[in-house]
Amino acid sequence: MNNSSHLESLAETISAAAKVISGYCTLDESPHPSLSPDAPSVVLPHTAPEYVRQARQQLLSAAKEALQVAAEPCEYLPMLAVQYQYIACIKWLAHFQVFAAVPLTGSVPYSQLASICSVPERQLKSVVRMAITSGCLCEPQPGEIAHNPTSRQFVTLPAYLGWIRFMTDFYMPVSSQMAEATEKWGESEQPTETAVNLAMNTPLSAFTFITRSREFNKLFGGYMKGVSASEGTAVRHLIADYDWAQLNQALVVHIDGGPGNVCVALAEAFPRLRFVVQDTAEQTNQSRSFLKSQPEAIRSVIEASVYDHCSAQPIQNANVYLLRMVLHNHADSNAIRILAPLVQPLRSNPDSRLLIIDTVLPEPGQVGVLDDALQRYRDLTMQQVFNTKERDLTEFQRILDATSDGAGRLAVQKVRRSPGSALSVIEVAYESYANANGNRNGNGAFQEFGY
Ligand SMILES: C[S@@+](CC[C@H](N)C(=O)[O-])C[C@H]1O[C@@H](n2cnc3c(N)ncnc32)[C@H](O)[C@@H]1O
Repeated sequence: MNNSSHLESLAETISAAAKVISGYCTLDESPHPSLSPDAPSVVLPHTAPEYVRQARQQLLSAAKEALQVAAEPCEYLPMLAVQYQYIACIKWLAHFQVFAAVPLTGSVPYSQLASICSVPERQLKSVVRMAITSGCLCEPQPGEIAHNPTSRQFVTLPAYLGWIRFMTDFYMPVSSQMAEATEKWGESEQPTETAVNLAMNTPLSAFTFITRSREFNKLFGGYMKGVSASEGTAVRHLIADYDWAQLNQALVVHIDGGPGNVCVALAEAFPRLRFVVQDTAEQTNQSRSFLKSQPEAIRSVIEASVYDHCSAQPIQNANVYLLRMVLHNHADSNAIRILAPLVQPLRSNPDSRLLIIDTVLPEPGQVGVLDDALQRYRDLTMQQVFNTKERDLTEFQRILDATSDGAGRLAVQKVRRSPGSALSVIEVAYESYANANGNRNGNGAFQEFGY
């Protein structure tokens, strides 16, 4: 395929997807997507049908790729420079509380905004006009600044400000030390030999460094709240990506599941399920207080208990074991130690399942470029901060295989990911070698949906 036809095919994808989205908005009598001040806070509600949400994902990736195909090679670096300036601008705007000073409705002149925020008007204008080109804030008439849906979220969901601070004050300096860390420590899996050690000038692991630093601990708390509020890790994807309804009165064990918010969401959606949230002693205390604040119907079906994830699993008869956003925190050797205690319960109950909910890195070309980039940024972050990684399916199957008890193994049955979710649900069961029909490489038994 030559480049011109590829560009045309990308443009056709964009056009077809835009028609699907517009058609849905017209039928639903909801506003069409826009960045204007009065646009709603979401482009599509999460109740929109899956094919419409998929069309939006296709449009985003095709538009990004079209931009790359149409750009001259010599435009690559200036376009890259735009990206780091965007981050610098968002940091500046958050630092001087500009988002909070712009009225939620209507607009404010630059001069007035500069005086409220005590910043030089010329600098404010440069920063805001650059941020506008990223899709954040708008200038409905020359000289007047107003919120749009993107900037408004930094006021209505203040947790996102924590995310901005943690990104600019921690992740940015850390990522800029990636080459130096590789130079110094190569392929180390040690948590104390990372870009964090160089960027923050500390001998501690990132986890200990953040916990001991008053400033970063506070920022990290804000960042985590922002991440939990974001679409990519919303618990509703876990509800959609597994057939919970068929479980009826089943027992679900959430390993490393504190404070219990995931089980609360599942209990609200499926009142007949029962849950145990396992975590460290300290986190379990916090989980118990969190659960006390829940209505009786919810707290009566969820129990919190202390469990070290590498020791023998005390609950052998659960129908589902959940490991959500856990394995990516651990290098292979530790991840295998966390999986090993699940072999016995899954072997003794062939219907029971382990659900691993984590990023699954796509094969090159398997998903659109935007989706691909969003998954790979998570992988790089894990490497730079913890010397761990996100895994592709072959890597997941490799650590599952390493727990084999000789008679069988933990094998991937299915993988599912809703449009917009950053996390896949990998369904795992014990498969005896005698019944495995020769499918011992783990690559034929599953299907991946979504984007
Ligand atoms: C990234 S969080 C997991 C997120 C959570 N599963 C969810 O779905 O939102 C990691 C969790 O692992 C717990 N943890 C850390 N070390 C542990 C251990 N040795 N045994 C059990 N839990 C542990 C932490 O207390 C924390 O709650």
